[in-house]
Amino acid sequence: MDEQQQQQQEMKVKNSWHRPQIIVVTALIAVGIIIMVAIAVVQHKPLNQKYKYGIVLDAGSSHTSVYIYEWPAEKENNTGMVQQKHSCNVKGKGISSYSGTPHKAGESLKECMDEAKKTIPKHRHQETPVYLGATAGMRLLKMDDNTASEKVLKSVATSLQSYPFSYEGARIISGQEEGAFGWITVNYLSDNFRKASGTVGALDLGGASTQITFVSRQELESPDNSIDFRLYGNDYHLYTHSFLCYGKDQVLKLSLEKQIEPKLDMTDNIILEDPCFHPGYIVNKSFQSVFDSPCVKKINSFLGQQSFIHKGLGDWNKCHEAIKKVFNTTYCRYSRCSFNDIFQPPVEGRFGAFSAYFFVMNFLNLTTFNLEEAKKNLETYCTTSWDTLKQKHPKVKEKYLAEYCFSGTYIITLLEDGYRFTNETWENIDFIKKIGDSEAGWTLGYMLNLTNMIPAEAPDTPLLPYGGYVMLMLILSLLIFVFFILGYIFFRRPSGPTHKEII
Ligand SMILES: O=P(O)(O)OP(=O)(O)OP(=O)(O)OC[C@H]1O[C@@H](n2cnc3c(O)ncnc32)[C@H](O)[C@@H]1O
Ligand SMILES: [Ca+2]
Repeated sequence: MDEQQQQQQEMKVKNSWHRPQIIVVTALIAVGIIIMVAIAVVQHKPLNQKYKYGIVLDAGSSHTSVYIYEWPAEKENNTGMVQQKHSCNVKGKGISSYSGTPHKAGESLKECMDEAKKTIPKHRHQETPVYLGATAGMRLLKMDDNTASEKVLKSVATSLQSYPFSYEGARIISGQEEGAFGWITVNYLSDNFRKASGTVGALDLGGASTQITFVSRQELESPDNSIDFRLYGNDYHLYTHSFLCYGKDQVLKLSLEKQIEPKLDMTDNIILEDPCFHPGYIVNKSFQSVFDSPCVKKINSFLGQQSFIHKGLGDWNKCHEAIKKVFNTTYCRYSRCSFNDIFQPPVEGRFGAFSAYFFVMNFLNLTTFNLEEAKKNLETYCTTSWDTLKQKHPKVKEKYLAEYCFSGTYIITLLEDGYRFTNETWENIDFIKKIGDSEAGWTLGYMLNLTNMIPAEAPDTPLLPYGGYVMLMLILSLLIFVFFILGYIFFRRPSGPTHKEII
């Protein structure tokens, strides 16, 4: 055998890879591994994202909003999954304003509910729950005229039942629920339940009531103000209170009443010089507009006159003093109170302040200032003449524009003299409208609770996220493959003729 032949023979021995059995076995193993990975991946792949929906109507004292929430169908119990998809403001005032014409309350919802029908995919309509919660405006109407409030609720219920969604009820929610669900909303949206990193308190200022809710380490002396939750495996001990009549519209009535009362025996036209309104503001207002609420005493002695002249003075300090008078701090049956004999432990931790807290402080550009600076800036703002303001803000609704000085002063007084925030704790307040795409308010918390979407115990989560799982499977399979090849190379028994045999 010549040298060339010998070399060829040796090459053949070394290239035993070329033997058909080995090629077939290797290919089979490779195909096996690929199939194994493919099956594992397909088996665990999330199905095409399918969404579920829920609708909540916030029937507030000043207006009604319709919120549509959406969440991935297979992740119902994962916190942070539900988001606001759409919102719609119902035209006109709140449903309690239809006490004289209840059928119009239901009709008023039509435009927004038609919008909901368009926003939610048709095949989901039937399973989409719709809830209506009415707040302080309806609580006041119920106090004033129970029959009228029932008629209004019936009217909105009938209207909602005419839609293809799953109607789950229309009711007046309690102040406690309003406070607690607002707290759940802001903490759910900030993912505080899963992180267990501490929670934020919730401050909600509406037109007719206001809520304060926070976790307190102190003993809560009144059971009415205490709520316990177990969420995602953690216990929360909440302080909450809702002050009916302390929303910003009702407090304005209270404050006007306090100023009108001493003038009632005057025979001349009553001119009310109001430090909370701007210099140059002068408007004729009916007594009816002030005294039409159960929050203010029914006074009949003004019957001789129908209206009074409301004249602005623009004096922040006097306005501050006048507003302080709506809080009764002379009596407290507990170790400490906010006002009106309501127990409140000292405020603790950070707070999210939303609805009118945000509308007003944002308009006044006061959201980033400390308490003293906020007071100074507001003082200057209140002295601005009404004409100047109207020229500066031609697009802002006149009713809002006229009231920002009053509302800002009320917010500062409520937080400082009511809830006892100090210069230091003021820094813990964040004025917020939305967290992500979702508005801060009680509606999301209400829906999460009614659909059992926040479990008491944390759900078991897979050890690895989906991406990590796929990567791990791939790497392990490749390793097996590589080890197999290496094993073969190192431990193979030469199968061709040996060197000796050839020689
Ligand atoms: O919670 P309740 O007391 O039932 O009332 P609501 O739900 O209707 O109250 P909102 O938070 O919607 O609004 C609070 C108040 O802020 C007013 N408001 C709304 N938008 C505003 C804006 O842009 N600027 C000033 N005020 C505004 C509104 O008229 C109310 O008096
Ligand atoms: Ca509200």
